[in-house]
Amino acid sequence: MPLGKKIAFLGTGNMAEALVKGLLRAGTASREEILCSEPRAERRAEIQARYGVETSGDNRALAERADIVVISVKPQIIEHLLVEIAPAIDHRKLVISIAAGIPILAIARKLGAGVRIVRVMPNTPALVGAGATALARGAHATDADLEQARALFQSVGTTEVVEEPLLDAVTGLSGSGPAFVFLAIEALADGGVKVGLARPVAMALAAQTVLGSAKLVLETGEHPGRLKDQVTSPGGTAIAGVHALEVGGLRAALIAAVEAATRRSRELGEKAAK
Ligand SMILES: NC(=O)C1=CN([C@@H]2O[C@H](COP(=O)(O)OP(=O)(O)OC[C@H]3O[C@@H](n4cnc5c(N)ncnc54)[C@H](O)[C@@H]3O)[C@@H](O)[C@H]2O)C=CC1
Ligand SMILES: O=C(O)[C@@H]1CCC=N1
Repeated sequence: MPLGKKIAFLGTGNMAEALVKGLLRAGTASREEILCSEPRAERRAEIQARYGVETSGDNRALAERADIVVISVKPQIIEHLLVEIAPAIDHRKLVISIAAGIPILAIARKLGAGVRIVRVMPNTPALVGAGATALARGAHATDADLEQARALFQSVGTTEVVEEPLLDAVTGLSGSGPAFVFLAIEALADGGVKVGLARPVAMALAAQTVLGSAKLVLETGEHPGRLKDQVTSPGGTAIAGVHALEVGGLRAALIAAVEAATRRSRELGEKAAK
């Protein structure tokens, strides 16, 4: 459903592009309603050519014209950006930050009292309408603001509302998780190649196996352990592979990956709070 709002993305890198493409694909915003700021001229040209949206190198000018301002620069440069756009932001605009680790308070401190902020952690599968996003509301954001932000991200995947302190954990799991899963898909395909499959066949089978297994979990609501039991016949092939994964420490490695990414998100936040 169209939101009917002008949305400015400040910083048009990987994540902003995933959202722009996803929003256009879903019809949540039209080309005329999306504004993208980006300092690199070649990147502006690329975004303009791909999506037909307006691009500019002027963060403040785009923020002034938008109803919803999405802060999508790297956490390391957010402070500079906030100082730059502060004069263009007042309580009439909704500010959505997708920056990993950066607390709402640190943003509010730079943008001014009373600013309506929703902090969000999306992920790149939003590009194909299969994102997983969690949102947390700032003190001055209204229920309607949260709903509007939620509608925006719901149009490119699923959404969960959490308390702000849990967003670091979300960043560790679903924000960073696609990287872990891509590694797994690549490795599964490597396994296929090792046992004789052509690379394109191995890649297609590996990716579809991950997609299908995730769908089975979501659509049946079954515990993944039970679904795993359905694949492992006594003395069969799957249990031989599962044993190899347990010896290799797959579970511990995945738990440690989520924990390490969560820790890093907290570190980024602590730096911003100083
Ligand atoms: N990539 C991902 O999977 C996810 C990223 N995020 C968050 O999204 C934000 C952006 O991440 P990515 O898109 O991966 O990074 P990126 O590096 O691809 O994009 C950042 C963009 O900001 C531009 N930029 C640099 N200085 C700027 C300035 N002063 N004003 C405006 N734009 C400027 C860069 O040229 C670049 O195109 C980060 O805060 C990250 O934590 C959140 C969820 C997932
Ligand atoms: O690596 C990062 O900082 C971003 C945040 C979540 C996923 N990628």
